[in-house]
Amino acid sequence: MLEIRALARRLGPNFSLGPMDLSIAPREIVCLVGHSGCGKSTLLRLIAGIDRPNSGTLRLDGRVLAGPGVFVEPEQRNIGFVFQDYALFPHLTIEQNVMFGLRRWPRAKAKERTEMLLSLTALSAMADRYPHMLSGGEQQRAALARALAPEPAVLLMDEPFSNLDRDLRERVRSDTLALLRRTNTTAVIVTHDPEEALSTGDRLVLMKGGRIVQIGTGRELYHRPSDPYSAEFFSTFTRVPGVYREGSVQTVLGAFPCSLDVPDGTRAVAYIRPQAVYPSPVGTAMTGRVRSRSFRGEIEQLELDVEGLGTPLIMRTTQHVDVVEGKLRFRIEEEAVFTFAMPGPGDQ
Ligand SMILES: Nc1ncnc2c1ncn2[C@@H]1O[C@H](COP(=O)(O)OP(=O)(O)OP(=O)(O)O)[C@@H](O)[C@H]1O
Repeated sequence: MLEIRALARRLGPNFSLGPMDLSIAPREIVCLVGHSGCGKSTLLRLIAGIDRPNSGTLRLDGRVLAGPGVFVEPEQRNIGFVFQDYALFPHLTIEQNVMFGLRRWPRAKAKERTEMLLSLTALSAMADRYPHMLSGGEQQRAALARALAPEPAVLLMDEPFSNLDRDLRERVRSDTLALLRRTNTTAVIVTHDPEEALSTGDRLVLMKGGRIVQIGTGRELYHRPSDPYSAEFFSTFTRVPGVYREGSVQTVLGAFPCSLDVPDGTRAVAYIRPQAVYPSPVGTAMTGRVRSRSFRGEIEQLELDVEGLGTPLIMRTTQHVDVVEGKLRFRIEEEAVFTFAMPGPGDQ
């Protein structure tokens, strides 16, 4: 329904977005995620029509919104926008804010829709208040109600939860998602928070330097990262250098079976998630010297010095940890280790 084809935008001498392709299906909630400056807001602005692409095409339900010789103004796009700071009109009441986008609707219908949205966002009792008389969470809901009022085909949200306290954020997020589902809204939500992205969208679009690195569900990106950047964006890892040979990456912590599309002898790295390291007091386990240990309630994190490994191996476990004379025996769950080739100039 929302189709982005070879869309590109240059901004100054140091940044360019795309060219990129992305399709968003009706009722889908997509999360754009990436570190600050990767181009998330730029992409959102191009979709909204606040900015113009240098090339490429943007279509909504088959209609070209931006493309060679075509540019549809933002107010003609039927696309809603929730800004990071909510941008509510300070001199209008909450009800007037929500009704603002319905100026051309018949009055009775506009009033009915406003009441419905105020009720859905639990703001009916605050309809006559002004924005400054609302808490941050209430203002966020008012901004959401205002953006949804004109029945946009797509709703864009730029860091919509980042101004909220940590405790409140989770609740507002799940309420927002429930409302988007209930109103069958197609939404594109920007965040720089990995955990928020994993728990928010049907699909995530991970961006870096104006490009898309990987698209997939939260589980796909977390469990099958396509490259080191994807892996490290969502998780902590210990990086263990090695060499790819005979179908495995061979390291000081053992050989991790994999199939990399590089010749034998190529340098590679095994990414070991802390949860993949677990205590194993018996058998042929490896031994590490405990460098630090911190109990965090549900889990305990340890850093282990292992002979031949330049960096400490991080372990997170829910199990009882038996440290004997400063040493711990451990194993690594092979399936939870990711391997990537790191070809350098000296490799064949
Ligand atoms: N008008 C402009 N002129 C020149 N460069 C710009 C302009 N607007 C943005 N940029 C640059 O484009 C890059 C992408 O900016 P953008 O705001 O899209 O990133 P972002 O991923 O949304 O970051 P954040 O999470 O910090 O909001 C940044 O390097 C920024 O400095």
